[in-house]
Amino acid sequence: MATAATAAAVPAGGRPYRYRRARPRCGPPLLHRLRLPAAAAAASSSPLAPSTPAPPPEGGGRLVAELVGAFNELTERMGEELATSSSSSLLFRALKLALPALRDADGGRALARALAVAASLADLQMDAEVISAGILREALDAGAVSMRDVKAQIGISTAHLLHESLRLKHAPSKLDVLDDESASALRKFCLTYYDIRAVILELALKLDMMRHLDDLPKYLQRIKSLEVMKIYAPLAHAVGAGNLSLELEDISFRYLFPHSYDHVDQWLRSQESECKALINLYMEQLLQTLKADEELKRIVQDISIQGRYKSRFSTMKKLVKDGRKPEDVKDILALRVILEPRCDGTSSDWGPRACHRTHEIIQALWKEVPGRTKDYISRPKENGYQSLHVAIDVSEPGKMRPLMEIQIRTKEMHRFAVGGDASHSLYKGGLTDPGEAKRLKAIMLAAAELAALCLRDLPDSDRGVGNCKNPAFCQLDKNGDGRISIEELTEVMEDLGAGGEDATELMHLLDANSDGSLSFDEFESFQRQIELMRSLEDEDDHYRKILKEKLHTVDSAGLIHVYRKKLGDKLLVS
Ligand SMILES: Nc1nc2c(ncn2[C@@H]2O[C@H](COP(=O)(O)OP(=O)(O)OP(=O)(O)O)[C@@H](O)[C@H]2O)c(=O)[nH]1
Ligand SMILES: Nc1ncnc2c1ncn2[C@@H]1O[C@H](COP(=O)(O)OP(=O)(O)OP(=O)(O)O)[C@@H](O)[C@H]1O
Ligand SMILES: [Ca+2]
Ligand SMILES: [Ca+2]
Repeated sequence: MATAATAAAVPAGGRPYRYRRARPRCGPPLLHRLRLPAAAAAASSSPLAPSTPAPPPEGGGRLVAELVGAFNELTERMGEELATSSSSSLLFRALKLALPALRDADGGRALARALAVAASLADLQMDAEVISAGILREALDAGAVSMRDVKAQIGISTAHLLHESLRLKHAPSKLDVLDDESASALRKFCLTYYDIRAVILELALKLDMMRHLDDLPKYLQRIKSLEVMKIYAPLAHAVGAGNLSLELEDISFRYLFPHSYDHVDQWLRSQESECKALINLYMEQLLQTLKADEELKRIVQDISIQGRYKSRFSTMKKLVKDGRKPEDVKDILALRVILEPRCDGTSSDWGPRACHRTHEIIQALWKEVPGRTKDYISRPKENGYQSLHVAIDVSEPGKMRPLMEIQIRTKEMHRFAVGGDASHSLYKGGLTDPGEAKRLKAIMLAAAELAALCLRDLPDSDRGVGNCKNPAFCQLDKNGDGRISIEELTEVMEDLGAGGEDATELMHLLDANSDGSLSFDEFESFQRQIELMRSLEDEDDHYRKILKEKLHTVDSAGLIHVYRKKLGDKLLVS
């Protein structure tokens, strides 16, 4: 077998955006700060005892550090294919416009929100125009920039996307009652009359809003959750943004049905880390066993395995659908094997044969639950869906566990299950007409292709992405002479609303050989410093979450209550 793809990690959700709020513009002047040695980037291996780096630059320098940090993170998330130099330039301009406009809005939270939305969009592999619109929408909402600024400084097509997303924002107000029928009509309307990329932008904004719903009054929490459950989560399914739709559903489920949510959440949470670890383990074990099989080696050229732990809302739906018991839900843990048959054309049934051989290997490896197997390969569903489903009992003596579903299919069958007549958008997104799903897909592809065309690099451009080892450096080195001059640094500072003095200070701090400009290496050590700072902030966040959970456990274990009760008894007695 030539290749064997690696198994996807669990959970499948996106990385959290690691942007932190800017510090206030104060503190000692930049020149008085210590220079950070490049070696400090290789921080101490003990997370609680990091080496003591120099404090980050303040004022305009801090803004440049934030600009470069955010830019690097977003282009990294976008991946090489999307981060062309035209895309980089667009994103850099959007960040330059948004950063100073947003850093003081809503106590710095507006900027954090804008960057989190941009990160979700980059994870969804949206192009730079959509990501830039995501950053700027927050600035527009805050009144910190105008549509005219966007048109002039960023471009007409980003302005168009923003205009569409603002129209969409108000779409639910067209309905008097949010019943199933009108919600379905509105979803259809959104998909037919709005730019599909604006729909995705709106979905990312909704996800961010839902993640911060605690900040809103209770009645608004419910209204927003209902809108999301009825309109936006199915819309996300319909446009194929699977992870986004699952998170949207789970959060709205929590606010709409808090008691039911608690039950499901407690049950899933109590075994979540163990099950996720098992999923990862089984994925690896199965992949190795399949790769070692002689028959599969002969007929299959690639194998990949995906894994997932079921979401709260999807579990609840299964439980209430036909009153089944939790132990009868067969896909709490789930694997999906995707096989690519060799294409030397000798046999047309290598695909089905490979799936059935995989089934035999699984039967030898684990305990299949009798009577729960569905062979949609031998007998495809009416909509054409093909896949072989098995339920596996992963319990051990004295240790009951939920069932694990394994779906086995070829790459072609998978493509059909994701995008064809049996597509997930039909299966989950509430679209009932296969033609409609196809049209939607065509619109999405056309929009993406058009954007890709606009953002492509010109072939004669010597600053194309292939020639740019470091996109952030290339954005700052405007004349492309391989150095960032004081004029170039001043220009970006001025765009960010800081003065030339700050540029001189930053240059002094970073210009290690004092030749008055920043070389590639000098800039890279600045970037390492930024990375180090961001990773420390990440760790702080991580520890804060662990501590919050630990301290909460103490509370729910009753210690605090016992103490209070004792105190209460004492007070009663005295
Ligand atoms: N894309 C797509 N996926 C499907 C379709 N039908 C089934 N699936 C997938 O296969 C899984 C299991 O489907 P079945 O084996 O038919 O099971 P079921 O009858 O729905 O039974 P339960 O999962 O126990 O409710 C579903 O949860 C989906 O992940 C389809 O038409 N399209
Ligand atoms: N066996 C599986 N292995 C890996 N991923 C799966 C598996 N089954 C479903 N998924 C994926 O997990 C996500 C959510 O699945 P979920 O269980 O909520 O829905 P579903 O399986 O599509 O439908 P149903 O509600 O009928 O179970 C979807 O992206 C789906 O493609
Ligand atoms: Ca230069
Ligand atoms: Ca220098």
